[in-house]
Amino acid sequence: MPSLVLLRHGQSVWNKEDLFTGWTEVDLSEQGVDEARLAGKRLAAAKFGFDICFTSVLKRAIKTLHLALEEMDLLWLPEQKSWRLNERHYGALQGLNKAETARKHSAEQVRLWRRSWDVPPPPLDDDDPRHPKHDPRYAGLTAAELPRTESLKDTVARVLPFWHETIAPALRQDQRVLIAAHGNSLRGLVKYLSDIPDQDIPGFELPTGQPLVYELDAALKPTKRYFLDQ
Ligand SMILES: O=C(O)[C@@H](CO)OP(=O)(O)O
Repeated sequence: MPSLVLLRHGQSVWNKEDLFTGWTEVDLSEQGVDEARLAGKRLAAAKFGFDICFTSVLKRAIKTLHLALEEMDLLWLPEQKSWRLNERHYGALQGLNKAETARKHSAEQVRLWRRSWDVPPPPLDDDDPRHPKHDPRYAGLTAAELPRTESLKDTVARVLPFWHETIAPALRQDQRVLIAAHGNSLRGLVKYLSDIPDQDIPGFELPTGQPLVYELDAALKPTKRYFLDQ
């Protein structure tokens, strides 16, 4: 049966400082490094094997993947990076403190920006230096693909083509898949795989560094989903 494990990166420096991160390139904190290593140890202890890995183009996810693979002695595995697995783009909120933003705009407004299905945060201006068009790693994207902000719904819309075109075919070939990515890109994937209704997705949280295991049937429908937490 196809086997899939989703791993949110370990705590980042900006998670620790409670800053909106999105597509900002930030490193793992010391705790994040430990969480990533522990995830690999748990997967190894539970005898998980993998044939192929996928990650984003952001170093907190890439490093998490590598630290976990190192613990499993699987650093040699093939891996593919895609911007489509990036964190949800947080628009003009990127770099702001979450608690301060709630004080300024109300807790309810921030809850909507953070967890609603289809309310995007305020967009970046076109000439904002944080706009992804300035970053060479996104040079191959069309203007329409470059986000200035994203709701969770927008995030799912750009994750799913990569799922359908690249990850699902690997699973259908019986490859055991590990995806190291981000809180919201993975929440979006979980919503799709587990068919979680729009109104229920705000209640689903993915802790940092905790592997989420999917057992899938031949049609890639989930038969079981659980966190590997010991
Ligand atoms: O800041 C972010 O990019 C994300 C993930 O850390 O935050 P949140 O959980 O608030 O969506």
